[in-house]
Amino acid sequence: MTQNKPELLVIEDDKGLQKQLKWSLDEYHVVLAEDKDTSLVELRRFQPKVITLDLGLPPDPANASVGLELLDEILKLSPSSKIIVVTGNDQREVAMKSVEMGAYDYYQKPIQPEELKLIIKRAFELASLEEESRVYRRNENMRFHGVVATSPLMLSVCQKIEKVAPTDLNVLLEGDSGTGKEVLARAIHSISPRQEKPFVHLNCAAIPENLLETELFGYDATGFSENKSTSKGKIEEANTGVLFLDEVGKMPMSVQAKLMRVLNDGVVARVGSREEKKVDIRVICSTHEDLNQKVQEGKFREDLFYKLDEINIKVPVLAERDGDVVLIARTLLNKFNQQFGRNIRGFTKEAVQAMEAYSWPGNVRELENKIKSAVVMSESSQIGAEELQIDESQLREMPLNLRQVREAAETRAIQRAIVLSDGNISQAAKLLGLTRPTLYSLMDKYSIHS
Ligand SMILES: Nc1ncnc2c1ncn2[C@@H]1O[C@H](COP(=O)(O)OP(=O)(O)OP(=O)(O)O)[C@@H](O)[C@H]1O
Repeated sequence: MTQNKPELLVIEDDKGLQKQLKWSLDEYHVVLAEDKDTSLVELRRFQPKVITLDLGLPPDPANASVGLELLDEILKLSPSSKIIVVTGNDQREVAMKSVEMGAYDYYQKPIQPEELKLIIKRAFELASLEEESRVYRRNENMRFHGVVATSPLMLSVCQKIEKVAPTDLNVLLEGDSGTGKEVLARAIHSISPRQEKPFVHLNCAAIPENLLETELFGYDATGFSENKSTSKGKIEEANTGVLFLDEVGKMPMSVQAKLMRVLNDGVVARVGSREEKKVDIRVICSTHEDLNQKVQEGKFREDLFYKLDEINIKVPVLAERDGDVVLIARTLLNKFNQQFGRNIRGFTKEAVQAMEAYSWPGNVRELENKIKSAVVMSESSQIGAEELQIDESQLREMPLNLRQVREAAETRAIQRAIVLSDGNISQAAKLLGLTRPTLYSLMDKYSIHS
């Protein structure tokens, strides 16, 4: 099967040498080209990791000028390919020049197949190492300050965050539980001018109503009680930084009124004290409820709602984020492999299909739990569908409109191919059985970014 062999582009004008090379390099899928034009066509088609380039090319094989011109073009078109220049044994200067231009190595004729094979093998190893580090960097880019995302929906959330982070506006993050609101709040903090200042988190739903007030504003019992204790509240702790109020919809009306004063006047008074301290905080809130609705029902102060909702960001559920499930799953797999000292290499095809078809009612938190448990429990080198314990009754229904079905399927397949080939469009096109231009036009049509 030639497809599984690494592709090697051999640019050679001499028919005898072509035969010899093809025969001796049989562990590679050798693609032959004998002049400049064919070489450029094959280069665009295969983007081979390694190329051998005999500089003696037509129309003037005795002279290296066409070969050097081609070398220059290849370096521009495919800078990551490793080029081994082949020269006559009296052309050392030309060989040195080509290395100076950017060729990986040179080899002087007559060709000794075993020696050349060794150089080619080393070139492939280096190309793979460099590719791994590029993939790593690309994955890092998809990790926007802790937010792993590739779907158009989440990328637009990340863009919004990049825009609002440098301002001092308050932000309200709305979205279902486990969609990553806290991760986004931390991302805002980490790229805002307050990044070196505190990020203080308070979950309004996790604290009994009567304690929330002291938790937030602190208390000072020195004036009226035997117990002379005092305590800083979260607002003072967050001074000069960011206060993240999780589940803000659960805040009682009395506490809402006090918070409104802090935000309007920039001062806080501890419970039990009249002394006011100046504070400067940026507030980021999150909620899974419809706060606007709560305002209509009189359960949330309208003035506070507008104060907190200076910027509104809706966080989509995981099931709507095409391409994110598999990407986040792979990131989590790496994380848990490290955490639990495992070495699981990936997911089976069935596992990927199951993850994509599942509706993820618990969003990223549920995905995280499933991957964690699969990493701990798995006995094999890949995680299978059954190890993810996906509830089959929660598989999503397909729409009946054929155009919708086709477009959704195409979008998913393209996003999946891009994720599986780590953003390499040529590879993704190959996986999909498309040409690169066709893939690009489909990506345009569905607004998919690599
Ligand atoms: N895009 C993401 N990339 C990587 N991890 C994520 C992402 N989104 C969420 N997570 C992880 O999923 C878990 C849940 O996220 P988070 O706590 O931010 O959700 P939430 O919307 O604030 O949930 P809740 O409303 O229940 O508090 C966390 O462990 C978080 O690290």
